Amino acid sequence: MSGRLQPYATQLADGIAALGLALPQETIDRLLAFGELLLKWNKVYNLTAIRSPQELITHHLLDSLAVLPQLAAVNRLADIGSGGGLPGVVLAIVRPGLVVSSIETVGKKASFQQQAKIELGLGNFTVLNKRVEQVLPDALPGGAPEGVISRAFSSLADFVTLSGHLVAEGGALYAMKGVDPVDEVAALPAGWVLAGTHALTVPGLGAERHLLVIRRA
Ligand SMILES: C[S@@+](CC[C@H](N)C(=O)[O-])C[C@H]1O[C@@H](n2cnc3c(N)ncnc32)[C@H](O)[C@@H]1O
Repeated sequence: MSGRLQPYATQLADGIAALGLALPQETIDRLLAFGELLLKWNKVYNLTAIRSPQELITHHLLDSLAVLPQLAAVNRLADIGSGGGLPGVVLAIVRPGLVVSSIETVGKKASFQQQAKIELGLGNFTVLNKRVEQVLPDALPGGAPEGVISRAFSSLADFVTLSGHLVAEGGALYAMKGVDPVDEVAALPAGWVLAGTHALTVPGLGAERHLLVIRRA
């Protein structure tokens, strides 16, 4: 494989090891291939503000991978407001048994994800070009997912209000956040409670990351 990310392949492999994950080389190569697609098509599809290959590894690939241990019990996952496919495409690459539905309202971003699905051969990944509030659980492969995740999508209250109807009974919403958003937790709508806050360390990122788990009360 060659490309702009290749000089940083070791950084990705080291970061994956630092996260405590053991991934086959073939999977790491597919992560790099997805990163190359993001870099290649960013200008056309306006996918991310990040343009440097090194930051793409830390802020997109490793940041998405850092939530993996918390999703161990999830078999079907929906990613809301997924933009260029983050974290959904990354999670679909590393867990081929995870059924991932990605919901993105902007057509060109959804088109990019569809192209990435084809180029990377992601049979477990489906993209829906829709607003999440207009998606019914039955429209997702396998029905209501046990996990509904988002990164940089909205406030916790809006995430729950717009996406809560998708979560299977007993399932949870997972919000990827920077600094622990205590004010947003206090503003959660009635009927939903914080089930846990996990501080995450993303190798090489140098900023706070938290994963908040929200369940029905
Ligand atoms: C700041 S971007 C984050 C993208 C990606 N999750 C990431 O972390 O790089 C938020 C995305 O949410 C999408 N979005 C906003 N409202 C939405 C809605 N109601 N339903 C689905 N997607 C929505 C936007 O089009 C945008 O791509």
